[in-house]
Amino acid sequence: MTDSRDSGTGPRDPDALLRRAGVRGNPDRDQHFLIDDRVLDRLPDYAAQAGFDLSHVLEIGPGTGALTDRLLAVADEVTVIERDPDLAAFLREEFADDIAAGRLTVISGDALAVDLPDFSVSVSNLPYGVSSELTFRLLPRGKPTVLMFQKEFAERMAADVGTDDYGRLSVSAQHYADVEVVEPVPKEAFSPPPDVESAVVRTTPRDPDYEVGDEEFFLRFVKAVFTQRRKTLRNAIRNTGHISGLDDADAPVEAIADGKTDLDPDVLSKRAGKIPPKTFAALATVADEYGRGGGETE
Ligand SMILES: C[S@@+](CC[C@H](N)C(=O)[O-])C[C@H]1O[C@@H](n2cnc3c(N)ncnc32)[C@H](O)[C@@H]1O
Repeated sequence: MTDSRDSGTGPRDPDALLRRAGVRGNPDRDQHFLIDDRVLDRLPDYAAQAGFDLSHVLEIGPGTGALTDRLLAVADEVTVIERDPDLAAFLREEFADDIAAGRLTVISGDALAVDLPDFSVSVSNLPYGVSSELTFRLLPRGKPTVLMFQKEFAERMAADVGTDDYGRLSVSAQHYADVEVVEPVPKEAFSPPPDVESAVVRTTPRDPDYEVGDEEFFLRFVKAVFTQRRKTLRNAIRNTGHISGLDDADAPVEAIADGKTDLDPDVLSKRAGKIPPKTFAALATVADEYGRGGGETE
């Protein structure tokens, strides 16, 4: 096995890992490797500082293992999922001791397709091309995460109601967790540098302060209404029944307008960007009740 530590102590040098792996990073494969030691060192810290359970860390897209190395220093156990078979083979060689000790498992495959282990926290520098799909594979598990995203995506995830960035992504992510942008990361921190700026997001799972009967419908309803974010809710709900899955998209609007629900009829003249998640939940409940499959329409 290759000398595990480049200077005898301390974490592996990310540039040396790249050299040993003999890779450059292929942007077409979502490969932008972190080479800034300070950012690499801080990623596990964001999990530790929040008191997250580090017994089993899941890392998606480990690349050449610079972050994996730092995670092994703080976690009892680490599982990584890497799609590139050459990188997975490199990791198996580079981290043979940790694998032999039962502390590291390398899964070779697509993180969107393979079974996820029973992890306690995920700390990952995600492949940006599938970051949304991966996030919504992780968040419903109810475990905390520290994840690197495109900055714009990170800001939309964490956005508060009424701000320009607030949208479907904010409501959907914040349905599962408190979301905070903890650090902007410049392009130069990566090799090769991506076209966009990045940011680290920490999510802390919690139950929402509202009830939704049918979570899948709620998320679909939010998605549908935000496709028409410049329209009033009255029109947005009516126009997007085919996306949200309403049989009768007029019925819930009429029920609200006629004061048959607990919602203030004024809500219909607002735009989606001004509607807090709790009100979305109430709207989805009414839409479900009046607009789907033989509800209480008159
Ligand atoms: C942004 S790089 C991060 C590499 C490493 N964690 C680092 O920080 O240097 C993303 C990694 O995810 C891998 N990858 C891309 N798509 C993937 C997928 N669907 N499932 C698992 N890994 C994937 C790429 O091969 C690459 O190694």
